[in-house]
Amino acid sequence: MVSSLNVIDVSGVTPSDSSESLTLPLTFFDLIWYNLHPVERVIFYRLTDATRPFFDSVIVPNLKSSLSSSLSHYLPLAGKLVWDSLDKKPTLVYSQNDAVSFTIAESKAVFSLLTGNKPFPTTELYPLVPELRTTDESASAVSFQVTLFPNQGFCVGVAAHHAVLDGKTTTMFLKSWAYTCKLQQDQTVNAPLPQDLTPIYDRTVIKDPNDIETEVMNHWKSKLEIISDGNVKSLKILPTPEPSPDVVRFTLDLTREDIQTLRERLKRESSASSSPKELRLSTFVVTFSYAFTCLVRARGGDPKRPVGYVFSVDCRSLLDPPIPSNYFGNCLSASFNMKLTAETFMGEEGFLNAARMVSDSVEELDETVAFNIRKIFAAYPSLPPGAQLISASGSTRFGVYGLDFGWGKPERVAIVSIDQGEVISMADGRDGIGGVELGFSLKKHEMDNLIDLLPEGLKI
Ligand SMILES: CC(C)(COP(=O)(O)OP(=O)(O)OC[C@H]1O[C@@H](n2cnc3c(N)ncnc32)[C@H](O)[C@@H]1OP(=O)(O)O)[C@@H](O)C(=O)NCCC(=O)NCCSC(=O)CC(=O)O
Repeated sequence: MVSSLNVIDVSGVTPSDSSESLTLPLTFFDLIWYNLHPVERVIFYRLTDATRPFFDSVIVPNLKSSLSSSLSHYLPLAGKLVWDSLDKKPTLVYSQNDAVSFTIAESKAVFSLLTGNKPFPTTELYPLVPELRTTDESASAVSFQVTLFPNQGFCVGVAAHHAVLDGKTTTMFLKSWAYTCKLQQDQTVNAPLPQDLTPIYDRTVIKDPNDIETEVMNHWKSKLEIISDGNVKSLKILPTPEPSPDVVRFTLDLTREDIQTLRERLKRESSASSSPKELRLSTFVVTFSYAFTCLVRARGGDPKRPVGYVFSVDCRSLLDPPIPSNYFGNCLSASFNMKLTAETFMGEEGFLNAARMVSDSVEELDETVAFNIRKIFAAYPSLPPGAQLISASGSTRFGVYGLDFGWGKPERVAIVSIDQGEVISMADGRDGIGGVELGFSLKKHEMDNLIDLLPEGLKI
């Protein structure tokens, strides 16, 4: 049974300075996502002082007023996606008085269970995530929920429309909100927002000489003609299967030393193999390859069964000319390898095989990365039934544990939406010194297998 939640209030937060309206076109990078499930995060803060009176009189008012100030720099987040009947594609529009949905709640769940390293039912996280309003006609950009766990802490739940912002922009906004909230508590007023947290809205930096946009729109049109009763201009999120009730979540905290152990092992095995080759053993390559290998093994089954991987690539620094890192929106492509077989990763050399492939996938990335979108659209429909396609959400580059609203760094940051497929959530570790956090969401029996397997490779 899911722990009960008491919703205290649902209101709208408007930008504190909102004299203008704003229209932002979507680029092909945004349009890839316009009917897909939002990205949902819950950021937990341990605070034993968090009584209901303190929550009502200090935490909530501070979070609300700083959200309002931050939205003034991020007006499109208070707006919504709309699709004018004369337009070829949806647009992001902010009009005066538009507001972000802000829910306040109190939970009876056990904080330490949700933030610890033991598996727990995934459904426990759902009440902490706000709903993102989407209809045929419009879709909110973001929504927030703040939930109190009396005398244990509180959490900030975020639902973000992926056609509006990618992980880089989402974390940039959250950092600017946290920065403003902390300043307010320190009573430092009128400090300007640092440049790296100030969004750039210039859409002309995204070039599309090969008209990927038309291909993306045609892809969605053909899908929606079948799914959406022919309403190809619907902005409703496509339904996703309900995760089965026996799905549990588990977080693995890898220290910098753990990652070094895995790296050394790969170096040793690679140089002793028949085809020694220098690998790109970045933190991402090492940890994603390890998680991928363990997930394939945890599933077991027919060694000949099809498996594959796909991971997002932030194109900002790869494109020529590069896109500013504070560009607001999406600038993601993906790298993938979908025609693999489980047995490649089940044996002694499984981890090395995975690392070789992921290393090659990263090494070959260059300014043509945006064209991968085309290849991805072509590859998905050809996936054989029952294929285990493993992907990554989040990134080890986002610094989510730096999100200090004035009550210290998060105890845990969970990406709830990894339930929408076989997704590994990735974040840089809470320690801030090179660790990595991997989040998994699997059926209980498979998670039991995974939890047995994960520590094996970490032994020296
Ligand atoms: C393609 C990649 C995954 C490949 O990673 P690499 O193997 O090259 O590793 P990397 O580029 O992260 O880092 C390589 C080395 O460069 C340094 N380095 C470079 N840029 C850095 C940065 N911004 N922050 C921290 N370190 C950085 C590090 O020291 C690292 O060393 P060392 O490795 O030794 O530490 C990555 O480049 C990338 O694009 N990551 C971002 C993906 C992303 O945006 N995902 C979110 C999708 S949106 C989503 O999922 C939803 C959401 O999150 O809301």
